[in-house]
Amino acid sequence: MIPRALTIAGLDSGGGAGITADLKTFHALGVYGMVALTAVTAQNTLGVRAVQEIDPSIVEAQIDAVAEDIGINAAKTGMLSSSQIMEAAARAVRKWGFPLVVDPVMYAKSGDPLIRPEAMETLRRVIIPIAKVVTPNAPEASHLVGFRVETLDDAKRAAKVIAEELHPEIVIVKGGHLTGDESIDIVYFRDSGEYRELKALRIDTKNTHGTGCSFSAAIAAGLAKGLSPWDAIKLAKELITTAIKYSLPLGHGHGPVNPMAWLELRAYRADIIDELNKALKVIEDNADLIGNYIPEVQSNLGYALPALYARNLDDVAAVPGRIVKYMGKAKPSGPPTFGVSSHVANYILTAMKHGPEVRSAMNIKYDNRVIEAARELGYVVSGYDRRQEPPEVKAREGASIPWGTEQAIKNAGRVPDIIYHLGDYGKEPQIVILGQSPIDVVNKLLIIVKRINEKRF
Ligand SMILES: Nc1ncnc2c1ncn2[C@@H]1O[C@H](COP(=O)(O)OP(=O)(O)OP(=O)(O)O)[C@@H](O)[C@H]1O
Ligand SMILES: Cc1ncc(CO)c(N)n1
Repeated sequence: MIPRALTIAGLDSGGGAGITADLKTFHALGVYGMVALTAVTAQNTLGVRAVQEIDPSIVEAQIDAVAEDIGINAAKTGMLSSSQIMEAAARAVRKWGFPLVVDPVMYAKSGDPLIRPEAMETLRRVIIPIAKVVTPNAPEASHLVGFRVETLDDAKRAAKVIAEELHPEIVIVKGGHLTGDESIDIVYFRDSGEYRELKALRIDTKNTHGTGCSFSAAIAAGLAKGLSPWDAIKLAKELITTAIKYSLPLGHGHGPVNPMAWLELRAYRADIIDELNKALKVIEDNADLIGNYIPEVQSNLGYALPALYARNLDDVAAVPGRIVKYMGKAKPSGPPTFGVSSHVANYILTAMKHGPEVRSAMNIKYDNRVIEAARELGYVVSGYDRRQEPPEVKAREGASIPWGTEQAIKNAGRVPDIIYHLGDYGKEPQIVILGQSPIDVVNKLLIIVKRINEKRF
């Protein structure tokens, strides 16, 4: 049976935090998500404009409805703005007995309050004591303990105070608001008195709207799946780090984190291997035709992750051992794999900076007939001259192809279908066919090759 998790939280109309972040996170981790809505906020990446609380009896009724029928393996709370909503949620949690992760939400990233001042005491007295895990950020921890939390030592002290005074099983004081090269969260286990740390490199971005929501939802998802609390917490740290790394530059303030990155990266990687395999099959079906166009350095066909995810050579798949010429025929020498080609990958990554949809490329032997036929067919063809490569570019390992690709794009005024260069001392001339997918690239190659062959007769 699919694990089921519930979020008891508010709606962020901007889609970055609150229940939308929670549902994305649950589903990214393979957990069925349910909602008990506590408030509607009119909110975007810049701030909160208006709040409408849900009647506390309706909050409780939502929890009862799903618990009775569907079943709840674990839950989290987010925005609980009033004492009455907190009391209602706590009643339902005690009634059904599921493990609870409490994100003690007080302010949005914009600084706008999401809790009534008079409810702060209820959060301490009623909600945090029923938590298995509570996840304050540094300012929230400061409010709970009454001293400033600005260093890791403060965070450690605060975690222990919260555990001992308010009695949740595990306290995580999050490090997103602290400084340093790493974002370090302090985890404190009340019963054993043990501290552990969660560390990740701090990512330089302002798009961190919804980090706390996704992090606590991921812990709840892990618990719903039956993981131990520590395994659920480690999984949540991995998910949130990925979600921040691939956060979305939307709106004019703090853009949303991207919990779907967890799923999308895996899905796109599998899809890219499938699409490359399909195109390699077409190459094998036309091995005779294409064999004539394999250069001395051999060919390769690469395909990159979508622009949001394509950061470096590891994000481009190609054929390990390249596409070789064997007995006159084109032959892929191994199954497509990520991170195995720097040559075509460099063409693709540079082209994507100017045309993000151009995610695939194949290099072939230089042949003037290819250039002519491509031009006749209406393809955009652009070249660069390797002899004009500045010495400082030549000196930098791996800089030649990006430089040449930039030149060719500048010369064409757009990302061309074909880029060529005529070589240099010790460098074979080369043609690179670019396209949106490997099939697109191989089709262009076949159309050109067939055109050349037709002209011979
Ligand atoms: N820039 C960053 N780079 C890496 N990790 C980060 C960064 N910012 C936050 N984190 C991590 O994200 C998680 C959430 O922490 P954070 O302190 O941002 O929560 P929050 O302030 O409650 O978020 P929000 O209020 O937006 O929901 C923690 O694991 C934290 O270490
Ligand atoms: C609805 C809602 N819940 C939580 C947060 C905390 O980020 C937010 N900004 N909005």
